[in-house]
Amino acid sequence: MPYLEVAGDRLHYRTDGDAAHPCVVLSNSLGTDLSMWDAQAAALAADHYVVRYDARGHGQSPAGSAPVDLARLGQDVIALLDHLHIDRAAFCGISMGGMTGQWLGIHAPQRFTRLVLANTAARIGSADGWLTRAAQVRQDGMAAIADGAAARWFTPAFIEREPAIVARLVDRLRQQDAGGYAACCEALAHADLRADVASIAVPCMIVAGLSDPVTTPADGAWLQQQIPGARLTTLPASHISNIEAGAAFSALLRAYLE
Ligand SMILES: O=C(O)CC1=CCC(=O)O1
Repeated sequence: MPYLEVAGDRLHYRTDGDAAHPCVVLSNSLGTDLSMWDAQAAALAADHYVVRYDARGHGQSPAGSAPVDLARLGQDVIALLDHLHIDRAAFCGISMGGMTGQWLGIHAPQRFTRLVLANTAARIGSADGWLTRAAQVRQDGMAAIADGAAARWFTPAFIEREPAIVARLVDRLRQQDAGGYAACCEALAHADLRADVASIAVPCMIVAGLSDPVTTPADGAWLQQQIPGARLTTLPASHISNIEAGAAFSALLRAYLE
């Protein structure tokens, strides 16, 4: 699996498909890793160069020693594009990955052809909530929050229907490095793009999960109203909609990238 060095740290990534095809970068949510995109990578790789990476502090990408902020998460994507000699790409990020996408649309619009901002918001949760969660995992490890994850990520119906898929994601969360997870909670505590998203001039599709309790359909609608020309699509899913409504998500993404 390839890595690149960025800001003195290691970023783990994976590519699928032919580098001659249009590139799409996929960015994971808090507590997951690049494997969350397996279905979308499989659906896109015949005619796209699919680049996915473990967000800093996740999977095989360590958080590094410096505090993590949204700018660092965004600059990691630019470093990855530079490393792969890709001038412009489409970007699809979910939740924290969707916030990274907003940052990129604000600060590096020339590098992106389209943004797909899934299950995200310009401000997710509250600073207090994120700092409490960071302190909890730093003190007690990932087990302290892993048990509650499924209910934040999926609808009860999906949890009942697909226990193996849910268990795999929650197991990965349990194995996640607590320091890396906490560093990204701290980044989210300070991330607030509400005053800036109206400046995004990259074509955008916002995807909201109709049953998402974390980044609600109202959050998605607000983003759509703020970002000029953005379109909003909803899926019958909770927060991790690319897994809960995987086929519909992949079809949407394919259609939007055409
Ligand atoms: O709290 C969660 O696990 C859901 C979530 C919030 C931001 C993110 O990326 O995932």
